[in-house]
Amino acid sequence: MEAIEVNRLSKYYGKLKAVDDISFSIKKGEICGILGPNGSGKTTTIKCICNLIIPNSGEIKVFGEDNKKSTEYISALFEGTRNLYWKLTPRENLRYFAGIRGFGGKKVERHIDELLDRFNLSDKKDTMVNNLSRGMQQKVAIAMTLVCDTEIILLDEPTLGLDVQSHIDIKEALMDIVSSMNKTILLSTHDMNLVQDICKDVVILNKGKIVAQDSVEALMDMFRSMTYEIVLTESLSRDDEKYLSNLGYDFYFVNNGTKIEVDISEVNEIYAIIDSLKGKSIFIKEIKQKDNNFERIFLNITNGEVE
Ligand SMILES: Nc1ncnc2c1ncn2[C@@H]1O[C@H](COP(=O)(O)OP(=O)(O)OP(=O)(O)O)[C@@H](O)[C@H]1O
Repeated sequence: MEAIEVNRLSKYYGKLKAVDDISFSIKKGEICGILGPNGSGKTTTIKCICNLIIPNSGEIKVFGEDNKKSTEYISALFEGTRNLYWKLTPRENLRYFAGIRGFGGKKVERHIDELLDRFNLSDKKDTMVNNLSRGMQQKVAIAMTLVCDTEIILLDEPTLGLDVQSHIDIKEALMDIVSSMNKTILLSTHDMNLVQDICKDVVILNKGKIVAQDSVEALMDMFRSMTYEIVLTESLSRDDEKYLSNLGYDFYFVNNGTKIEVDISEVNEIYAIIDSLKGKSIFIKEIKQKDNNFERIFLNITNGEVE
């Protein structure tokens, strides 16, 4: 079942097409990344979905219903920790947030305790948020999107500006939510490692338009790197470099000529290259395929250099 369906959505600010005729959908229980360079329309899209912005055209459905009638299904986190009250404790923040959506009582108190425990915040539950570290504040802000137990969570840059440890903590907390709570999550981020680790699908925006939309796995496959690293036993001579350069491949000579990197389009080409090296008595110590990662794929797509 589709949890979110965005159909031909457009939002203009004056003449600027912040979101330009985009369509995508997310199935119940799935986590989808919405990615794109600065100003590509991610936040605007998320704000349209949770009805904070009225689009110029298009349609958004949440569990099959018009999103204006279905806001009770959605919790959202925008710009890090803005939804927090600094002079309240984590427990009071969560209680307040549940309260304004009409939830209260013993069941909610138990849920708050569970959430604080899940985010390793139990020993800080009565400390004013103002006195917590940035990572802890961020965790409270994410916990607030869970306290009403809505089916859909929209997270706009949940790891922005965090140090390495807080970043790991938040990533683990999100992975835990994904694996144990069966929520549908739309996550906007610039953090490609986070996307690679927790998202099933991604929508990539550029200048308000969708430039790629697929599963992370399919994109990784499509862009599987065909760059090989060949480590040599000795540095190449100038003559050898010249000879190799004339073979018609894209060679890069690195580490003072002791390593060659080459981009190939067919696996068979690597055998021809090995033969050519052998023919010149250039000996190979190690040969390996360079790792691909989602960051490189993202840059390829958003620069329009899709190979
Ligand atoms: N209230 C507004 N008034 C005018 N222009 C706006 C407004 N909000 C956003 N924009 C513009 O719309 C475009 C899309 O902005 P949006 O915040 O959706 O992008 P984003 O992908 O979330 O960017 P970032 O990664 O920097 O957060 C940008 O050019 C932005 O300047």
